[in-house]
Amino acid sequence: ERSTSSFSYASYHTLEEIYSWIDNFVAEHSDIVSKIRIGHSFENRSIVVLKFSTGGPQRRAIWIDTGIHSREWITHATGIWTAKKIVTEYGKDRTLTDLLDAMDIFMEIVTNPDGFAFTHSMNRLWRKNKSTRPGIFCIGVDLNRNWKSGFGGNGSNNNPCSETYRGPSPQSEPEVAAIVDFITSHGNIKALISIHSYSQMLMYPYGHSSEPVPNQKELNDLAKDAAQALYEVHGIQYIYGSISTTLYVASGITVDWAYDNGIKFSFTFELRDTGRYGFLLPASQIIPTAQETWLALRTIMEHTLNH
Ligand SMILES: CS(=N)(=N)C[C@@H](Cc1ccccc1)C(=O)O
Ligand SMILES: [Zn+2]
Repeated sequence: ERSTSSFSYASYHTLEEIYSWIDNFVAEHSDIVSKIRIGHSFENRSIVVLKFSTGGPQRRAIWIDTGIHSREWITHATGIWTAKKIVTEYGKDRTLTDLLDAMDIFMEIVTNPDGFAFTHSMNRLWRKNKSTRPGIFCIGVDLNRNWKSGFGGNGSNNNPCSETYRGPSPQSEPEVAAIVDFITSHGNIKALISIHSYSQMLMYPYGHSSEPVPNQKELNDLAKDAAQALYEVHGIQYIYGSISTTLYVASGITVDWAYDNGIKFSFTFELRDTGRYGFLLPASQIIPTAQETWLALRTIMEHTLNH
């Protein structure tokens, strides 16, 4: 259909429905939103990014990605709701308006389109992308282990059949290379937020080592404030801290690469829940999850604007 007015933000959607929503959404908000194709997936699906901008070229910007792990459906749904929230709040919410009057926001909703399509067609719990290589008899690379920073370290696996298979080399996967190329050439990204599910955690680098980052205190205080803002909406408790000390060691991850490439405000979310439904979070929790996550995102974005 030609309009987003019939789109249910309280439901999960297929890849085609999301791509169609993106086109309608951009058409309906062309004054502030545009669509950028940053590359293509292994199975040749377009990789697209929403750009929210009210002004000139190459402004300082914030990057948000959802769906890098395809089974984490709550993250795409939260991304869609958040995109709508941004255009709704511009001109109303003081913080968001100040932010967009000075910075841009880039949002990649379907970061792993091949895997996402597969969760609808064949395997709801598919995590990786769908790449194949001669002589390798298992499919897919974990796109959250394929980044250059710490690549090949503990907390990633060299076995192609593993769910945390790192791939043959850093950025070997087109889905990762597209983001690296975009962020590197943009050159003015000041914050990166990579959204996963589930566990209810808000974390920051490093994942590949327990060594604290230089601005660890600042990131910890910001994570604390963001988790508190989230809690005040529906009483959902998040734990926060560095990835390696709060969760486990993981190498070749998005936020470590971002941090090591100068993006000093890099965070990763693990959205609802803590395991009752896990990846199969009921659609009834989409809007409550997105509402509370928005307060945390806005806290991080506000800090980025002012520091
Ligand atoms: C359940 S899960 N796969 N989202 C957990 C996710 C944790 C993590 C997120 C960001 C950086 C490092 C580690 C992962 O292992 O990739
Ligand atoms: Zn994940």
